[in-house]
Amino acid sequence: MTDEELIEKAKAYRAHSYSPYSHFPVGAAVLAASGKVYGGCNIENSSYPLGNCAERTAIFKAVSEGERDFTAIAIVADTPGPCSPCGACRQVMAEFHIPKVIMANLKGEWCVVTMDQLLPYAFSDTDL
Ligand SMILES: O=c1ccn([C@H]2C[C@H](O)[C@@H](CO)O2)c(=O)[nH]1
Ligand SMILES: [Zn+2]
Repeated sequence: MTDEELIEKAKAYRAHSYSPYSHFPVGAAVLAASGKVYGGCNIENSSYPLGNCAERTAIFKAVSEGERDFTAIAIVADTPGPCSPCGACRQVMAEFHIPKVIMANLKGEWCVVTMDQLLPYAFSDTDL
């Protein structure tokens, strides 16, 4: 699976976004070491804080299917530059040591960053 293919998967999941409040659809796709891809979208709620981001939807779907090892995650939204994940999603990505984060937008711009770049000095199980 190439980076571009994972971005395309994320785009397809973005179409399922439930975002009537922000009108900001986001899609994500996480590639597991098993080779399977799990996608997600943001899912909002009239009680705003209950909304879930696309990245966490995808990761939680994968983990609930028994996946623990991941190769990469792609995120896509209609942003001016590549879509950057929020802090909560960065912490969840760090928990599962997702090594490669592909940030993309609908204009075809994308870039790859590491977890260390996204969340330096992350809190982790080694701090407990
Ligand atoms: O990386 C991001 C950034 C934002 N959102 C969602 C949360 C909310 O539903 C909407 C606006 O912030 O976009 C994501 O899913 N992922
Ligand atoms: Zn998030």
